[in-house]
Amino acid sequence: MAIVAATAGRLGSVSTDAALELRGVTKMFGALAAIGDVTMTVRAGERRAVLGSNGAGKTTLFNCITGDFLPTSGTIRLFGEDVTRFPAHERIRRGLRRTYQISLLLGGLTVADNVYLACRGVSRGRFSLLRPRRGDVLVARAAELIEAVHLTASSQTLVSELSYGQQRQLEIALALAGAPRLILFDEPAAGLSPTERAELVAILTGLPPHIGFIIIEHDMDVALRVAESVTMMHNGRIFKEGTPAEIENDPEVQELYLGGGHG
Ligand SMILES: Nc1ncnc2c1ncn2[C@@H]1O[C@H](COP(=O)(O)OP(=O)(O)OP(=O)(O)O)[C@@H](O)[C@H]1O
Repeated sequence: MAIVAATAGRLGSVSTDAALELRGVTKMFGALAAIGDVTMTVRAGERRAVLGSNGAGKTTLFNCITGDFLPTSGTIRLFGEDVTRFPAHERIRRGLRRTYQISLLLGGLTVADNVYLACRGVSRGRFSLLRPRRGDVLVARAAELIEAVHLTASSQTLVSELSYGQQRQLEIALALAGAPRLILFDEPAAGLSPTERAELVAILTGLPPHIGFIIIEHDMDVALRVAESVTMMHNGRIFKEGTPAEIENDPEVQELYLGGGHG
């Protein structure tokens, strides 16, 4: 597998401030530790891949970070603040976003309308009906986000008429609404053609440098191209951390994951 860490050169320029700090995070379902004693730090602006075979605990990890699940024990800090017990919307307010494996798009609206509504939903003026100047700002902002995900030519297309790959691109635009500082991408390449995967890689590597992300991705080629660091999970625990090159060349990782047909 020929993999190039396209973003590796950014490592030196990334801020050392922590965007996310997990300390001893465990989530039990009955007797099962879906994740156990997970400790990890993601710096502001960092792009991290979380890899692991089915059932490794990746989605549970995301759910704990977003506030969809409360951890059974451990602490979660977001941009220096302890958010362990905060509801999801309080984490969104602090700049956390997430995409899902399932689509949450409004199929009967255009691309532009979907992104505009997302911008409006996170803007402070959302309860004010008469704010035309504010509205203009949001229209312009929506156009910027549509451009960032390479959908400008489809701006007036109904979402239901977009290809599957374009719908996934639109989901990224929705995650960019507001002022995200850390985005969790849940298998964004799932179901995409090779051409659409290349487009996805270009979009993710082209995001503004202050926006960090964590990506769960079964497609190793995509994950290792867009990430500058990798956390490998196994049975709910962190198994390895390293650069894409270190992970790709690690014999234990190859034995456990790459050689096991999970990629
Ligand atoms: N709501 C739940 N109730 C009970 N068990 C759960 C729940 N969610 C996850 N689990 C279990 O926790 C473990 C980790 O699941 P999780 O979905 O986090 O793994 P994953 O790495 O995201 O897997 P996949 O790649 O298949 O999405 C699995 O054994 C799963 O069955």
